[in-house]
Amino acid sequence: MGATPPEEIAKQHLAAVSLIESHMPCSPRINHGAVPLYWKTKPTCPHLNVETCDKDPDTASVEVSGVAHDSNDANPNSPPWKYPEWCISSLGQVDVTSINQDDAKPANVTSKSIKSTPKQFSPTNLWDEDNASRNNVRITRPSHDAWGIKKIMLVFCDDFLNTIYTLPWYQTGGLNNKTSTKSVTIGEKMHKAIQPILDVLQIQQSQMVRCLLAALPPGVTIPVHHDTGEWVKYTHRVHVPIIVPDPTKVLFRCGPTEQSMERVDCSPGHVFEMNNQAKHAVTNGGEDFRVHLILDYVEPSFFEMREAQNCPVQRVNLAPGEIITQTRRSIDRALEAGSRDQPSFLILGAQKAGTTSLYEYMTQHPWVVKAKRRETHCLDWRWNDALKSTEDRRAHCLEFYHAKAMRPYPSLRTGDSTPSYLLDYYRVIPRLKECFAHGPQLIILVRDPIKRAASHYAMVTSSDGSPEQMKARGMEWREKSFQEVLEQDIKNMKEDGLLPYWDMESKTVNSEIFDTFINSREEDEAWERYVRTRVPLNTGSYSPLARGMYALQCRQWFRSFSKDKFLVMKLEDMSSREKGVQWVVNKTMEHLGVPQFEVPDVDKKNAREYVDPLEEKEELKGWLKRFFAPHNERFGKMIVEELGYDRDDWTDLWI
Ligand SMILES: Nc1ncnc2c1ncn2[C@@H]1O[C@H](COP(=O)(O)OS(=O)(=O)O)[C@@H](OP(=O)(O)O)[C@H]1O
Repeated sequence: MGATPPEEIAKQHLAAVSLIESHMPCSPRINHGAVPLYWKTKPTCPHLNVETCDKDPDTASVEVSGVAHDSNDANPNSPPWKYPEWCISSLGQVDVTSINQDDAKPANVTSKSIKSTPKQFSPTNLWDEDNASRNNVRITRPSHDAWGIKKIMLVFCDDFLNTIYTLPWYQTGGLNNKTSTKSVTIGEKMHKAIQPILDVLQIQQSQMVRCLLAALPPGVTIPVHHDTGEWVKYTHRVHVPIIVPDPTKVLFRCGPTEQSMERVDCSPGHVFEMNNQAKHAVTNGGEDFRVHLILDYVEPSFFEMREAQNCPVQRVNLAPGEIITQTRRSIDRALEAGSRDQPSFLILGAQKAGTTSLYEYMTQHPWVVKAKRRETHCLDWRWNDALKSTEDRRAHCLEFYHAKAMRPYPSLRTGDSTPSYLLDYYRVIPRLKECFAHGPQLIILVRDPIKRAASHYAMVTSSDGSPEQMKARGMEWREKSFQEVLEQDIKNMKEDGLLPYWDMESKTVNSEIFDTFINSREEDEAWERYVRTRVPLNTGSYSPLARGMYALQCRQWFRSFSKDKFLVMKLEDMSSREKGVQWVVNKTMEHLGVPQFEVPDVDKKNAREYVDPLEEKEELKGWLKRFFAPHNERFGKMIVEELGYDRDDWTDLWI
């Protein structure tokens, strides 16, 4: 909920009170069934004008669970194009007296108990925050707390629905509270009281991801807002009024726009679902607290989807009094502090293959925290040779991340993107193994090696950037043409014995020699010779061709870490119509085991305007193509055979 200015809230409160006084009618109870989740994937109508929303036959498609639904699809199950004309569905009526009647007292939910602010700790009053802190778990909700809303939390989840926490007062079996006189726990009573609601909804307990009793103080208005976050897209929000001393004094409204919000009948026991991504507001104009049971549930397919995304939903029973640490989007158990070693991931390269973009996209996820600098280089030129013990070296490397501050939040990840690591394997791999023995996830992006080289040349010879950046890029290529720097690299590789199959005169590959030479010991030795002698530590102006020989670079990495550590993708996927940035980021989140999210900013990063150095250079283009063709083929084959990736995606690369 965004922060609405106090004057605006006061204004809305007055308007709401006058609607209550004018006896604004409740809309009729109509059972539309569950709110379709595709109505929740897009924010509420942006124009605050229901006319526009309803009449615009928007051709845009909406996406649920990764499946695009086209508005023109003839399938009757396809969502309609227009914004929903209803946001409330009355699902039934249940008897809620077993939650609030004194004789059953499962939660001791009486208005009196909420209102009383006990001077002493009250073990029988579940609204008593002190009691909740000791015998349940106190989960703060900054917006609720600001409104003075009291609550009894039963089931909760983080904003990404990664973990569902069952709180002690909803656990069954075993004694989980000190108020239980017979052997029936609060949890068992709560289950019994809530089951009829689940029966109306026709859902299983296991589908419930949040459940709480919320008491809204008298005279309070929660202003018009709509809920946001990934969880909203996958959940059905259900309200059941439990204690409403005078329903005519409560104004609960919901609708596609602020102007079109309809009033909901808040008589006790009315089970209704609301689209919480639509606009809604509530005013308690009565003189007593108003208690609702608020429940969010997911559809069974949600759990399957998360399994498929390598991010299965976790279920945790919290212990009484357990400490929870929260950030805006994450929830962690204090007892798990420090359980995640950082960094969680490293983008290894390749240089000029979209590494900056990927890093920026990833770190828009609320659980992925940027390192202190994007390219830490802590394993290459910022490595400190003076440090002799592993402990000191690790501590030095960790200085480049916010690892210490992240200790209480093991659900968060951090990492960096240092694209020189891919080529500089012989220095980086042993250091990585020594300092980050827990094994970060490794990400490699590749790009058409000819375009990669052109982008590399454009960067090194460009005159934009700070003096520090210019120095880091190196000055060596400034006086040289693209062709000259490429020829120099070929010459270096030839001298090091790496290209016995390349004829310098005809500029062609002898495929027979290529086939016998690749993957031989001689090739390994020649490659090592080249990387050790031709790859300087702190300048960008080297290896314009070698950096595009992906198989040779990846081979060293694949030999050193288990294959499941790697995610390899193409820059071209980011701009392809079928895949695109969101696809690339989804894959990356899957690799990290982090719930997927919609990337807000998908703009290209680190893009540069430059004249293509291959423009009108047909001969140069020709030999570059001949040079890279067998390397690309070799690389694609390796990715298919060693990582098991889809052959169709990795055959005929960059032809
Ligand atoms: N989303 C998307 N789609 C297509 N292309 C993209 C995208 N994001 C980045 N890019 C291009 O990637 C190039 C920059 O790569 P890096 O960030 O890895 O460069 S660096 O090594 O960090 O300097 C740079 O290429 P050039 O513009 O040719 O230089 C970017 O334009």
